[in-house]
Amino acid sequence: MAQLVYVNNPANGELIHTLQYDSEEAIVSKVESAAAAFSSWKQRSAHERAQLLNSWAKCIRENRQEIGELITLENGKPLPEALGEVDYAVSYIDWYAEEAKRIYGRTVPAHVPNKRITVTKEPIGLVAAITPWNFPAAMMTRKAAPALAAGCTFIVKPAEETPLTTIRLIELAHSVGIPEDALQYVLNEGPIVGEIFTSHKAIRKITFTGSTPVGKLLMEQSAQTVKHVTMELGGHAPIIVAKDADLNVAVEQTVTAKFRNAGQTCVSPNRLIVHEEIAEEFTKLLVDKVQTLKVGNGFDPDVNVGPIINKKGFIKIKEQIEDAVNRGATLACGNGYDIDDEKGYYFVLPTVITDIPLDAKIMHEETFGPVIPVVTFTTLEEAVTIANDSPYGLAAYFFTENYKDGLYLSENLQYGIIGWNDGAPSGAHIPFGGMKDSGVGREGGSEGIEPYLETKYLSVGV
Ligand SMILES: NC(=O)c1ccc[n+]([C@@H]2O[C@H](COP(=O)([O-])OP(=O)(O)OC[C@H]3O[C@@H](n4cnc5c(N)ncnc54)[C@H](O)[C@@H]3O)[C@@H](O)[C@H]2O)c1
Ligand SMILES: O=C[C@H](O)CS(=O)(=O)O
Repeated sequence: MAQLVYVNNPANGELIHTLQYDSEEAIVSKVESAAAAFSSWKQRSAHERAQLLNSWAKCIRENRQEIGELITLENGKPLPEALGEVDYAVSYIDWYAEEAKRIYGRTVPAHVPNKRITVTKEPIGLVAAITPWNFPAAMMTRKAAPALAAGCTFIVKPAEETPLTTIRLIELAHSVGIPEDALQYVLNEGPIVGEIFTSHKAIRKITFTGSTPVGKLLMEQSAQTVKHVTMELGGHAPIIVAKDADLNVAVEQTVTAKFRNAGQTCVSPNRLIVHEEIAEEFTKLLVDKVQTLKVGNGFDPDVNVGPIINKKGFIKIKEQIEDAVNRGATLACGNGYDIDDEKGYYFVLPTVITDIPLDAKIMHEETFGPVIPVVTFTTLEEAVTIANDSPYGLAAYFFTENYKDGLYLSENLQYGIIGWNDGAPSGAHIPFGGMKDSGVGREGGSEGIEPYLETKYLSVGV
């Protein structure tokens, strides 16, 4: 009897839907049908693939409200954010529908007169993806769109917490003519699917978005069949607020970046590093703004911050707060929970922590919640040292009006994404990704289709 997966609403613990896991045999069968579909899908012209992607984007837009509500139901984020995620997810399809038509080769001047050399780009083959729950739409299309645009076929395992959005998006893709075998999903637990995906020879690439420990495991497992990998992993973003920063902009952008998705984003600020001379003024402005945020069910139009996805995530946040307090930190605001273990929902009040030592857990472990610690600095060099003291290198932010200081910071922060007076730097047209333990590869931008292509050259003797 196949195992059932229960999809619950994280805002109240209520059962939304019951799905049946695929058996391991069924997963292998789906992998093999997706591999078999590769030869016909790659034969489609780039313009036909682009047209199908544009039809998919149009269809998603026509169903924007339904998909947004599905995201809020299974992820918990406020509906306006969920609708924004639908728009963000579609923007990747829009972008790669165009990039499909710009996969260029080139000729290379021969080193001897009797040769002609051309370089071409070919689709890599069947791509297998594993995605997280925090952006169930965008993290899937950010992979499926470039893969299909390049001529690859694609199979994805969504997170157990949020399968419904991915299923619905793929149903819409099939409804506009993207072949069912070319774009598929499988349902089962991560370790089971990961083992099959990383070991099956028909899969040429693994693309993963999720935690760093799982990413490292998938990289190890993929080595046995020499698969290409793209890894979009954990983060621990610092925000540096310089002495000359526009404090209103800094507070506004910090709140935007920090409390989006209840802080459950990979680019969410995890540390505020503020110049000592403006720290008191900045922190007061920040606390005043944070205390206006309303926590609750994402369908409530007044709610700004939804629930934590599950008990595991809640416990990690609570432990980080308790560790900070045990080390003498001050809770400037927040530090409240609304939980019901029996029903299965977990809310954390937006929390600002001050007087915190640099070796506190929250200063080094990804929080993935609506909590932020504030530490101070004297010189920019000290701020950069604190900011770079992390195994992660995904996103970093800073606020200064000084051109030279901004250049210094942008050139010395070891992060793949830098926001300068900008708390929302992401976009489909920009290469998103990190350094160090934050992963390998980029998604979005012109760079984002390269991981789905093999480079080949032809040398002709004439
Ligand atoms: N860099 C990015 O773009 C990005 C985006 C979103 C989330 N994330 C990161 O993801 C993490 C939060 O998401 P999460 O808690 O769902 O991460 P997670 O790693 O626990 O799960 C992500 C996906 O991996 C699957 N999985 C879990 N264990 C697995 C295994 N052993 N083998 C194969 N698959 C497995 C899960 O089922 C899920 O589908 C955070 O660290 C966050 O920073 C990164
Ligand atoms: O959490 C991960 C997302 O990639 C963040 S963003 O919406 O792309 O900025």
